[in-house]
Amino acid sequence: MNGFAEQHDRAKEVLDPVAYDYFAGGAGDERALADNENSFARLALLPRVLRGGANRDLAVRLPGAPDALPIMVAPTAFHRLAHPEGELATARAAAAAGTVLISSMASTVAIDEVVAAAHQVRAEAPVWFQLYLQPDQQVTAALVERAERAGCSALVVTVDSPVFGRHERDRRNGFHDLPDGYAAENMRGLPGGPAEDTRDIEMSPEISWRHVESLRAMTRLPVLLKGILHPDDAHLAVGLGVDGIIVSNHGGRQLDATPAPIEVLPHITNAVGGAIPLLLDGGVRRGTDVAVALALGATAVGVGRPVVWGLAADGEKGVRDVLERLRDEFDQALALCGGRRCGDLTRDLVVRRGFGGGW
Ligand SMILES: Cc1cc2nc3c(=O)[nH]c(=O)nc-3n(C[C@H](O)[C@H](O)[C@H](O)COP(=O)(O)O)c2cc1C
Ligand SMILES: O=C(O)C(=O)c1ccccc1
Repeated sequence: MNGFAEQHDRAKEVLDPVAYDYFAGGAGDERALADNENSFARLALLPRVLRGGANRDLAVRLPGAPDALPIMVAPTAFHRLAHPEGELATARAAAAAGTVLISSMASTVAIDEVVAAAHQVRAEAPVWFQLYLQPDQQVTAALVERAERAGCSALVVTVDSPVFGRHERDRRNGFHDLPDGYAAENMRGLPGGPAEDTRDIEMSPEISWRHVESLRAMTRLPVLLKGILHPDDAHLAVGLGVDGIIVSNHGGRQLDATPAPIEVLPHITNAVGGAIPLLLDGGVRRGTDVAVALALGATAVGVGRPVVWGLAADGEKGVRDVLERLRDEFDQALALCGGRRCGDLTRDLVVRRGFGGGW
């Protein structure tokens, strides 16, 4: 375990073991999960010196977040299983730390309450809504409208889940759904759903690029696609006019045979050629990991499990501690690389560990 070991260990102590396994686990043999965390340790930074930059500025421009930190909260489900305040605590902490929150469609607090909690702390704090496109487009449209009305400033469509991943820990534990007393609150009152209860989130292999096109016609919000690993898909996404891509293997929870996102990022950067912002998540645990990702072409990174560990360990304060520590570490890493702005982190600063400058 890199970084945040203390939060992880505390979370493991306080969480119900079945909930802990849900948050911690990956698919199959958890190869992708392990590789995500190890991947950054295989890379190293070649710092530049004496560049004379004071007054660092960490801001980056993102769709629906014109003045953001390059560190964001990746969408993770079921926060009330980690802490009684659930996503309300996460939203307040993200707003306080100045990071964009990507709120999961499978949140245990409704999106309008999540956004309201963030905006109570900071009126302009950006919240993006993560969406699984539903086979019934009327359901998708209703979810989009809910996110718009709540005040979300972008949509993140997760495209790596035509079927649900094979979470072996959950199978062993018999964890297949939220326990009694918890619900996926965004799924209430949707077309064709039960009157008093929530509709199930459907993951469907019939979802295609056509559904993404229809989504574009449903909303004026920026649309980002999350879970792209193949450069040809990145190319298709640009052609369709999406506003950003999140390079991700879903924290190793979907296809276990995937490489670590940081390994494929340079290929995606080449394919996209700066046309749209690239984001990355998976295994980011240190400010230096953020610096490596930015140097290889990302505009920002998402953080998944460490946020959940902070939430379980100490609620809103725990999440804020995690995000602020990453921000401070990144600021320091930028300075140590001789950078003043995120754009100063360029590809020539990254080498493979044990391989020097590639001579
Ligand atoms: C417990 C858990 C729940 C998740 N739920 C969602 C989700 O609802 N929607 C989604 O797009 N990604 C989901 N993800 C994936 C994350 O957004 C992200 O891709 C991943 O966690 C990043 O890796 P990291 O945990 O190593 O930082 C989930 C991840 C975890 C660990
Ligand atoms: O657990 C997950 O990774 C995830 O993406 C998800 C999706 C739908 C419902 C709950 C979790």
